[in-house]
Amino acid sequence: MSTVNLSEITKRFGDVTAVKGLDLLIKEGEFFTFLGPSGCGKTTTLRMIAGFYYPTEGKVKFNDKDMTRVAPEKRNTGMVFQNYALFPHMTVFENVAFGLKVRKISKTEIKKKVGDVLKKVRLDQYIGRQVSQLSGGQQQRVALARALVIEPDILLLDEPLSNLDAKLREEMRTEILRLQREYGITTIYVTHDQVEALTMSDRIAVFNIGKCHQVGTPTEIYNKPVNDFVAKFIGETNLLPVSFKEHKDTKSVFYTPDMDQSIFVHNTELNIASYTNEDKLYMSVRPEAVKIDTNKLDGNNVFTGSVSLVQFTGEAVHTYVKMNDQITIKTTNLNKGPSTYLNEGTEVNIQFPEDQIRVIPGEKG
Ligand SMILES: Nc1ncnc2c1ncn2[C@@H]1O[C@H](COP(=O)(O)OP(=O)(O)OP(=O)(O)O)[C@@H](O)[C@H]1O
Repeated sequence: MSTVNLSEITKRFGDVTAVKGLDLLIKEGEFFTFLGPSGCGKTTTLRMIAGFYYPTEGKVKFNDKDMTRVAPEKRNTGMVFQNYALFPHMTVFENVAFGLKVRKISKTEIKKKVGDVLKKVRLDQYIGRQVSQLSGGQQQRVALARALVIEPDILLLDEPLSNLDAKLREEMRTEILRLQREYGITTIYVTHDQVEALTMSDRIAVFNIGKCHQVGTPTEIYNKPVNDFVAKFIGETNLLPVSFKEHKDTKSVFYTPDMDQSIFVHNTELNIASYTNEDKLYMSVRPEAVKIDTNKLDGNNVFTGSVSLVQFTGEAVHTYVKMNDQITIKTTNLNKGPSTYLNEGTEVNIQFPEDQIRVIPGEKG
């Protein structure tokens, strides 16, 4: 097991800066996820940890050991690739044994280690099968077994589930987590899928355009996004530009030009003094936090609109409420049966609860 410490990492490919000034400390035994849209620098960062790329600037350390320019085979990391990178015409045994043969381990020991790891990934009965004759999920398990068999200090997973269908993806999420907990291995997982990141990780780093915007536990990232990019990328949110008006006891008042209304926010954590008029500010309120009712609602932040769309997903019902020509607010409620569904065109009241609004700055380049 090992910690991974990245300090002031920058990676340039010619004119393209793939990663800019990245600092990260990944703890021993942690399941840590790099999350972000395509091209944001997740894979480049993972490859610098694996040693396939060297950083242009900055340091990579495992525990206290400087690994910045150490060759990949000398790092003791196990990597699982998006396309598995297996040898299709070799058997499961041969694929998993490959890394051990390179390390010149005795035949008896190889047999034992491969047998053990295949039991762990529940593939022992397929040991002699050619990889090309396995399903996608089984191939993914072979790739995992091959990474784990060398007993790596760090497990690196690059979008390992993106080629699987939705049901199998969910199954493999649980499987990967089970193995990670059993081995207690420091794991870095790359994905652009927020549900995967939220359900699997101890902590998540959210990337955009070569920069890491926030590091935190899934609940911190979801409940307290640091800016508009993180709020939009993780889950769904209603985001409206606002400007600061005044403080009132434990409340702050903002103004939203899009709705031409004042918005009361309870105990905003935003340090207003550090923002100028040029800085963009937004109020973010999650759809599940918005109250919706055909009856009158008491308190601040109550607005009227009309239902423009109802989407049924099985467990939840999303009701979109048109406030004016520019603004539609999304609300989400658990499915409480057909009598609670609203018809399009119904006049409703919605409320943004004061303690569920987060005022956040716009992303800075
Ligand atoms: N070998 C390379 N040569 C030149 N540019 C590269 C190279 N590898 C990555 N880049 C560029 O660096 C940026 C970050 O790429 P990276 O693959 O790290 O992103 P990513 O977040 O992993 O995206 P994806 O999810 O699509 O794999 C992109 O603009 C990409 O085009």
